[in-house]
Order: sequence, then C-alpha cells, then structure tokens
Amino acid sequence: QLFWQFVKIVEVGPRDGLQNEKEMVPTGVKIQLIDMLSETGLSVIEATSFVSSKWVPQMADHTEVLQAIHRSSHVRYPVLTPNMHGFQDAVAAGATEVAVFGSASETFSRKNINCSIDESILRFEEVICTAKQRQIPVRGYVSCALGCPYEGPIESTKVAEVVKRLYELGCYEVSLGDTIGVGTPGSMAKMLHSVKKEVPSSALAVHCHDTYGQALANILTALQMGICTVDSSVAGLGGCPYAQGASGNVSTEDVLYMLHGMGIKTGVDLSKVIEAGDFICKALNRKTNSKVAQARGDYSVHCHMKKINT
Ligand SMILES: CC(C)(COP(=O)([O-])OP(=O)([O-])OC[C@H]1O[C@@H](n2cnc3c(N)ncnc32)[C@H](O)[C@@H]1OP(=O)([O-])[O-])[C@@H](O)C(=O)NCCC(=O)NCCSC(=O)C[C@@](C)(O)CC(=O)[O-]
Repeated sequence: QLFWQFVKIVEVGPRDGLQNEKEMVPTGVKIQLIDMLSETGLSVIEATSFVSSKWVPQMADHTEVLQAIHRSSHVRYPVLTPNMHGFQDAVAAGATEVAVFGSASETFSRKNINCSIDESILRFEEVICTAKQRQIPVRGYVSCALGCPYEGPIESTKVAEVVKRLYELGCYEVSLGDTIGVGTPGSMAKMLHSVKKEVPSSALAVHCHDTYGQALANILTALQMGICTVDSSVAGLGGCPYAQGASGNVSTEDVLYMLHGMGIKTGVDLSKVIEAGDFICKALNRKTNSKVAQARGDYSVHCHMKKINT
C-alpha cells in the first residue's frame, strides 16, 4: 500500500555526485550541469558545499558556481554549510537555502567534520538560529543511518535521537543517509520505525547509496512507510570522501523510472535528466551508473542499427 501520489526528488548530483571526484571538474561544467538539471522539472538541486577547500578541494569553487548558475524561479538551490564560517560565506555568495550535516556515528562525525556529535549540534544550533533570523530554510542530514564505515551497524535509537535533535533545532526536513549503501529493506524499516516515533514522516527524506545494489528496494520500503522525499544523483554519481567504499548515490534516472512506472508523479522529465547525465558522464569521461540511462542508450543504438540494416 503506497500513500503518495507525488514524490519530491532532491537532486544531489552537483554536490554529492561531484565532491569525491579526484580530478578537478571545471567550474563551467558544474554550472552547465546545474543549468541542464534546472530545465528538467526538478524542484530542488543541491548546488555545492561551503566546506573547507583543504578537506574537499572539489568544492572550492562554491561561490563561482552559485553565482553563475541561471536560477530558475521553480527551483531551490540548497548548499551545505557545516558551521558559521560556511554559512556566512554561503549567504555572501547568495545562498537562499542551506543544509547542515551531522552523523549518527561518533567516529564518522569526527572523520567528516572534525568534531563529536554533541559539538556538531552546538555548531548547527548557531547556524540554524542565524538562518531563522534571516528566513533561510535549513535542511538536515544524518549520515550513517544504516551503518558506519568505521563503527559498523548503528543503533536505530541513536539515529532517531540525532534526527530528533536536528528537527527540534528547526531543520524543516532531515535526510537519512545510508552513506555506504549497506542497508537492506529490513534495516531501513527498523530504522524508520524508530525515527518515525520522534519526527513526522512528512519531515523525513531518504538518501541512499547503491553500493550493495539495495537502493531502490530501500527507497520503496521508505515510500511504503510514508516517506515522500527521495535524494538521488544524476547518472548515479557520488560518494563521500570520508567514507571509504561509499560508491555512487542511487541514480535519479532509476528512481524516476521506478516512481513513474508505479504511477507516482514527480514533475521531472526523465529524458531531460538522461541528457544531463549524458553530458556529465562525457565531461568526466565515464560510463553512467544509471541502469535506465544504459538501457535507453542501448535501445537507441539498437533502433539506429536496425534503421541502417533495413
Ligand atoms: C567542518 C570543517 C570545516 C571543520 O574543519 P576544522 O579544520 O575542524 O575547522 P576549524 O574551525 O578548526 O578551522 C580550521 C581552518 O578551516 C577554516 N574553515 C573552517 N570552516 C570553514 C568552512 N566552512 N569553509 C572554509 N574554511 C573553513 C578556518 O577558517 C581555519 O582556517 P585557517 O585559519 O587554518 O586558515 C571541515 O571538517 C570540513 O570542511 N569538512 C567537510 C567534510 C565534507 O564536506 N564531507 C562531505 C559532505 S557530507 C556527505 O557527503 C554525507 C551526505 C551529506 O551526503 C549524506 C550521506 O550520504 O550520508
């Protein structure tokens, strides 16, 4: 039984998808990718991060990217801000929505943002209070919701506790990150069961990586449990630099294909997302991770060959 007729997609490709790329992606390519995605019907595109360039060099051009994209009035462009430093830089660059990112794992928190969970909450509190005064909406992330690369499985009650803290501080939505893609429908259901006791499902999103090929099954489980916001990345690009083995995010194309096939509306044009995916894969000189884009590509080559041979 599904509860939703419409699911919101949060496109994280330009940020989560590109942050782990070893070679610097030209700023112009990032801008063109976001501009192409802005034409697809997506309503949220995470554009970049205002983090330390020593930690994540790939996001060092955040200001240039944010200022050069052609913003559509139908699209929101949140950016990551781990602390006041990042928040101030983001606002100066013209950000109108930000996201703070915490973790349900102590070790991952230290590796990723160099502080404990409690310290991170204090930093986020300051960001969220200041953002509120400026009427800037803040999204929250909780990483390692289904497992940590350093600590292994994480108690779902711990995930629920951190999600609750972010929600109570004022995050309008909290995204549950399966950072290393180890979750299964079983662990997703167990974790959501705990989290939903603390925070309404309308304020939750799922953020699945496809490392173990479980992402679509996990998303379907979340939909069945009342979640109606899904993070995904064009061409399935992605991975966190501080989570070894975190391969690509679930691809936007594959999520759209599944949702549309189930009669669920997203407002997003799958063909246009495939075009954007094709653009970024060519720019990165790599094959798409999206099964749907691969199948569509094979299908059009097949049709082309048939035309030539008849
Ligand atoms: C959080 C910090 C900055 C702490 O880093 P730190 O070194 O502890 O920071 P600090 O406050 O001690 O300051 C040290 C230096 O950094 C500067 N600094 C301080 N803050 C900033 C800032 N915002 N932007 C730019 N510079 C900054 C600060 O000014 C100072 O400069 P110095 O005096 O040495 O010249 C660092 O650990 C960091 O940048 N981490 C980012 C890690 C990251 O981006 N990870 C990937 C995103 S999370 C993710 O991918 C998971 C997610 C969200 O997708 C969900 C999922 O899949 O689970």
